[in-house]
Amino acid sequence: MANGMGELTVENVNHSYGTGKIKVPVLFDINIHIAKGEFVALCGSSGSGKSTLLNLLAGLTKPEEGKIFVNSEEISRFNENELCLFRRKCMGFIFQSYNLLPGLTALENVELPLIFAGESKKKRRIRAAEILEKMGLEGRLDHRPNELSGGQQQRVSIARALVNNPSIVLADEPTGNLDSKTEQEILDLMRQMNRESNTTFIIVTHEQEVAEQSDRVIYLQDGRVVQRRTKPA
Ligand SMILES: Nc1ncnc2c1ncn2[C@@H]1O[C@H](COP(=O)(O)OP(=O)(O)OP(=O)(O)O)[C@@H](O)[C@H]1O
Repeated sequence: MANGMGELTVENVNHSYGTGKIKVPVLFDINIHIAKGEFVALCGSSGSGKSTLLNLLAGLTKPEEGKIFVNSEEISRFNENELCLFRRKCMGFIFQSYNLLPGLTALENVELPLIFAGESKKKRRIRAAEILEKMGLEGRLDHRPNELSGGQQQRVSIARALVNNPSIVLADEPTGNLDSKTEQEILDLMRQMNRESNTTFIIVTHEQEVAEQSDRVIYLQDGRVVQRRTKPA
């Protein structure tokens, strides 16, 4: 299976936790293809396997059976080192609890992926400031996370996820901690970035609004994909 940049394919994946007699099967016969630039919501009730699937796509968990292709690579065959490099280069992550480093400013938090990528200090500063400005945070560059609202912290974390121009962004309940107005602002921002850069977004969410405004919803129920809704044109 040859994928292009920004594409993901899950092929015949089954996954269980544990071993031997206490094995808990969690995902069954998952087959999914996500095209470059798609904005996809991954939905389903609690315990249906969403986070497990997201972790598999991120290469944080290896599937017990089956293959996962991201860009043109079969990441399910990668070792830890290859996965780490691949994630840094090709993926951005957004979390419900923002996961910003509390001792660093907004600018420094966004610079982190560029430090790992070996960018010079000058280039890092310019690029991080530029993307934070795009997120509407031009006056907040030197603020630490505890000096920012939840919505502002999530903007910083979106900037951090996108600063390296990843081909794919994986988000786990990115609006779960936000009020509905801020949720819409964050959703608009993610969609704007998705359109502008054609970055693929895969978002685990319980929020109906996020699902409704996605290109496609993949529903999981008891570890199986039960329905794929494509929005009418
Ligand atoms: N590390 C683990 N070891 C054993 N079982 C696990 C582990 N992680 C998850 N599970 C089980 O796998 C199933 C799927 O969990 P998962 O977290 O993927 O669901 P989810 O749809 O993301 O749920 P939620 O919406 O509540 O976050 C659950 O039954 C859970 O108890």
